[in-house]
Amino acid sequence: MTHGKLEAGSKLVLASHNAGKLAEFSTLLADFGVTVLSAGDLNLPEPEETATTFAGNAALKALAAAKATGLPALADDSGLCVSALGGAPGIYSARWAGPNKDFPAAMARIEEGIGSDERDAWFICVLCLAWPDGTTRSFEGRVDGSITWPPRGEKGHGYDPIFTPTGESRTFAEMEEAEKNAISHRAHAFKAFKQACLD
Ligand SMILES: O=c1nc[nH]c2c1ncn2[C@H]1C[C@H](O)[C@@H](COP(=O)(O)OP(=O)(O)OP(=O)(O)O)O1
Ligand SMILES: [Mg+2]
Repeated sequence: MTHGKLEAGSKLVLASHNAGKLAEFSTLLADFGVTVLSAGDLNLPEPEETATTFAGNAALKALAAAKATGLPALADDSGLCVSALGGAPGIYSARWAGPNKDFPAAMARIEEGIGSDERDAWFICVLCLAWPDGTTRSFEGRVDGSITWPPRGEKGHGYDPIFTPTGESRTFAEMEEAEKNAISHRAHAFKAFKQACLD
């Protein structure tokens, strides 16, 4: 196992418990010969996200999974940043939805907080690949857009029904997964990860 590059046939742990992310990951990784195992399949615990940055939380999740399994692990820490809210919910995007993952309530909290014409927002994704020896590499992706109200669309996950990317009239939740995967924050981070880490 060389460090930095994943060879065809090698195993990769996806250190996420979010079904929506895992679906996007498997599509984004489909054309590469890695064998993917998810944190849920392996019964890995969900580490507490105690860092103060996306990069810090991505590294913490990837390292926990790599050390627990002895395999390279890829984590994603992501979130929605709203300009009128000073960048919130940001790294707290999952926590705003609470333990029951109540995204309708979290989306309403965003809309109530905006209270102006300033509707700019962006999604950030930091991917971290960690190796069992503690080596890490991180890649960031971003997509700019605006907050749409009321929410629209049934596809996607999380905050997708209120996010319309710049230059589009549809929200992420109104797009096919392949369309979102061509332009999303996760897609941009994946492109950099693939170039650096996949043979
Ligand atoms: O493409 C996206 N479309 C909609 N919403 C999104 C997206 N990407 C991140 N988000 C929001 C929802 C998610 O709950 C939070 C990430 O929080 P984050 O801690 O990274 O993920 P998580 O707790 O859901 O799963 P895990 O930590 O096991 O990977 O930001
Ligand atoms: Mg999380």
